[in-house]
Amino acid sequence: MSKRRSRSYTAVAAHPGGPHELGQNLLVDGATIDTITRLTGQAPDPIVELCPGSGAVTVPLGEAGRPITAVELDSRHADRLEQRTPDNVRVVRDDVLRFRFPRHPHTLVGNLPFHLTTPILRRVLAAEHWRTAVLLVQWEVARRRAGVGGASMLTASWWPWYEFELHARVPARSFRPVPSVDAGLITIHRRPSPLVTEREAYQRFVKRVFTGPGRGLLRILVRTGQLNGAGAAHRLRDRELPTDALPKDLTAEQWARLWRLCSEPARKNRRSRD
Ligand SMILES: C[S@@+](CC[C@H](N)C(=O)[O-])C[C@H]1O[C@@H](n2cnc3c(N)ncnc32)[C@H](O)[C@@H]1O
Repeated sequence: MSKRRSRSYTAVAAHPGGPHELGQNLLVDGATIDTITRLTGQAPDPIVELCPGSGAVTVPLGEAGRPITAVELDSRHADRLEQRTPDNVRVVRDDVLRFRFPRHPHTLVGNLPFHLTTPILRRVLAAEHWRTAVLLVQWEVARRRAGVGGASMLTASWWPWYEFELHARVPARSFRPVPSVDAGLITIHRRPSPLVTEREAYQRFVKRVFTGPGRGLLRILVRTGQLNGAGAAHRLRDRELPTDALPKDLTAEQWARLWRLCSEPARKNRRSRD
């Protein structure tokens, strides 16, 4: 069946970079493709696939008949994808770093080009309408995002709004060409009720704590002026927060509790002014 070419977004005729510049490590492992398809299929929403390539994941996903928008920069891949997929798949020739995410609930899926993982994740986390994301990223990034062996600043900054889960390590041999590192499959679920309400202030706070001088939570908080030294250790222990932990070792709930503790004076001041 022939499909109409979708040019509703900026069309990219041909990308000057070759497969290497575009991070075109295509997935060839059937078991991983099945897992991605299953995880993506669990939510009922329409699907947005980032970086679909020539359709390793899009083709099996498309068989279920759900609407899929597939955003691919390389016009050769996009052409091929259009030929291989049914009408419920709309291929958009665009850069995922510029693509406007839909303003209705949707599920995200993508085997991301390794060199763009962090900028894509930053965009994804700041986008508002998706509910579940199923993403294949470098192994180290997957571990840090899911908080395994220590969470990154990016994860801590977004944890009150999202739950991150690591599903599997995907060996480099599952891709063609074979990349230099393994990948990891993660899911991100938007929390129905965020653990924190003040996003910008909370994220500034996380950055100050992560980049602050000293070792151990208590020292960092006091030296960066987030907590008054007198009785600070007591107040942390009162809320079951470990005084000697490193920022990377805190859980989502601990970050939320820490934020409440450190923002209490500002809140009280706000209330007394009102
Ligand atoms: C790692 S491959 C994944 C392909 C396919 N999903 C698979 O698993 O076989 C990454 C894909 O992203 C595309 N890509 C790279 N940069 C992009 C960008 N900025 N916007 C959209 N697609 C991009 C590449 O052309 C390539 O097809």
